[in-house]
Amino acid sequence: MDVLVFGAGALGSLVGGLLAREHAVTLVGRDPHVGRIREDGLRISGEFDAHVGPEAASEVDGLSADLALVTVKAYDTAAAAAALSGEGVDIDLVCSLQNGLTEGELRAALGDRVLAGTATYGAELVDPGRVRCTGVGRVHVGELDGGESDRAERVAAAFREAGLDCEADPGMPRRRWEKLAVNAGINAVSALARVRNGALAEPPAADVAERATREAARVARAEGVDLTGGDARAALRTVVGETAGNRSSMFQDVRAERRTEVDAINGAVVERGRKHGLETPTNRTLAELLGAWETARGLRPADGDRNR
Ligand SMILES: NC(=O)C1=CN([C@@H]2O[C@H](COP(=O)(O)OP(=O)(O)OC[C@H]3O[C@@H](n4cnc5c(N)ncnc54)[C@H](OP(=O)(O)O)[C@@H]3O)[C@@H](O)[C@H]2O)C=CC1
Ligand SMILES: CC(C)(CO)C(=O)C(=O)O
Repeated sequence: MDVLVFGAGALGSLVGGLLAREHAVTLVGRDPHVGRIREDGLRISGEFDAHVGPEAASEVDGLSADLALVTVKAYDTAAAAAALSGEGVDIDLVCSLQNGLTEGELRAALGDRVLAGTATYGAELVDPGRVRCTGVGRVHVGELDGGESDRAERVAAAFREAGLDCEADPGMPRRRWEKLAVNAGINAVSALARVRNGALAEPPAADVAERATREAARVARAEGVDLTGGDARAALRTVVGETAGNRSSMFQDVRAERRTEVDAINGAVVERGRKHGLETPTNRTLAELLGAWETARGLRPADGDRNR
């Protein structure tokens, strides 16, 4: 399979690099990472030890692929959608592995070529040309609206050929919402309280996290997804326990003074809830507080547009 990875940062370089062991892969990212990969290949350390030689580029013009994986941060989704739907690029299928609800934006630009995806691998970019796998997880792919899918099965088989743990899932709407509900509970709370995930097992942080997760599950049900508040809270407790020693990605972003994905996680819960006439006060407060911090640090686009 010819695979293009749009957004060769931590996750994109890890997944793309592992896929390059078996498939023709082009990583689309930024210099100096892209330049180093061209000169010396990509080194993968941590849970894997590999040195691979994918193609690397800074632009998509002139590229074609059977599958494009979208691995930019959620706030860069509009740019990814615009690039991948441009005239100079020829892509059959697109699959996001991002956190947050981004597929709608991709589908608006790219139509029914878009599959939903989730990834629970852990990745860190350590240096240009070097990525570390900090946790072996699993990738799930499937149709945005759910259901059996030959094309998702083909993608999952291609991932497995390259040694990645990957399944096609006919229940992606529920899987996406459960992941969103867990991220809505953990990420912003841990970032604002400056605590590792394990601290969310105890009150009062656990209560705030559970309220955010329960609100997300209520919105999911309004969207027609079969996710009970009890199931979502059980998933939250499981992930808090399994990742107790982790700093969530949002806590890491705040520590590094980087923009966060709060709009695509807690903000998305608020926006979708509003469409159904549902109040989501905990998610709204979390999104507003992190938004205020991002604004004060000059991390948001000046015009206030959520997508830069
Ligand atoms: N890292 C992880 O372990 C996991 C991450 N995820 C999700 O995956 C997504 C990506 O996360 P992560 O890999 O950590 O993020 P990174 O910031 O490391 O990677 C994104 C990369 O895309 C680049 N990029 C953005 N826009 C463009 C563009 N127009 N052209 C070329 N390159 C571009 C960024 O460059 P620049 O920074 O210069 O803009 C950056 O290098 C997020 O949604 C995250 O939540 C999910 C599971 C695990
Ligand atoms: C599962 C969890 C909360 C692990 O830290 C995560 O996805 C993140 O940090 O973004």
